[in-house]
Amino acid sequence: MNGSNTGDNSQLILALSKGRIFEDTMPLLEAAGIKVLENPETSRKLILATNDPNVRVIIVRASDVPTYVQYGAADFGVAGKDVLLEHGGEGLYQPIDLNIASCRMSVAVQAGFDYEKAVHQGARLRVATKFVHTAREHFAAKGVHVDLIKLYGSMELAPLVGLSDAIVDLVSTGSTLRANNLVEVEHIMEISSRLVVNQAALKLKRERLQPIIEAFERASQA
Ligand SMILES: Nc1ncnc2c1ncn2[C@@H]1O[C@H](COP(=O)(O)OP(=O)(O)OP(=O)(O)O)[C@@H](O)[C@H]1O
Ligand SMILES: O=P(O)(O)OC[C@H]1O[C@H](OP(=O)(O)OP(=O)(O)O)[C@H](O)[C@@H]1O
Repeated sequence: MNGSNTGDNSQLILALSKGRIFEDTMPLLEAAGIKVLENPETSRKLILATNDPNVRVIIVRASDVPTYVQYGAADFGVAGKDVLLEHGGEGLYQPIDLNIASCRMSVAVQAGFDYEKAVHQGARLRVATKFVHTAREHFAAKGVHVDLIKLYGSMELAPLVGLSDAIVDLVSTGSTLRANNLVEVEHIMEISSRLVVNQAALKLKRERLQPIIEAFERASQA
């Protein structure tokens, strides 16, 4: 199904995750004249009203945002490039980079681990990550053989307890790596969050969506 959530073309649903994406999206929504009336950090509600009776925000896991938008359960959403690369982007129109939740995706190892030697030796490198698709592509492009170990969080722990030789994870200040005696050995790509729009909704609800997309674009470039 690639339809939209309702037959009523005036109703819009925006999918956001709690935390940095919700917080960083609020000023963009306000630039479009939309104010969320509840705080997801204090409310247990998953559907939040806004000052516009035709716009509601749903709160989902960061990695689930593309799925809700792909199937039309949400008309649009905000998701990190990391999440979109893992999802594949099917059924999603990605009109703008919002320049929020910026960080980088990197390879890191325990301090003292000779990464260059390990990758040149040709032995299989054990890599723990949540981002298996991106990691597979990165190492394949370098011709490095890897055993990928899928994790859902706390990747930094994996090399410390011998689960992996390396991790592929997101880095911003570097303090999580430092706190766990890890060092960045390769920079894979810069990451930021994108606006994603359901392709069918873009056609059926263009009149409602277009001004919001334009306001987001102006505010994210300001
Ligand atoms: N330290 C960071 N600094 C800036 N942006 C980050 C950082 N860590 C992650 N991000 C970006 O913010 C997005 C949302 O991260 P968040 O921590 O809210 O979700 P998550 O816990 O990674 O996801 P999930 O709940 O699905 O496991 C990520 O997909 C990424 O694009
Ligand atoms: O370089 P730093 O500034 O330390 O940021 C990097 C950390 O940020 C992210 O975790 P997050 O804070 O989102 O925690 P979570 O994965 O538990 O959600 C990421 O997975 C790293 O662990």
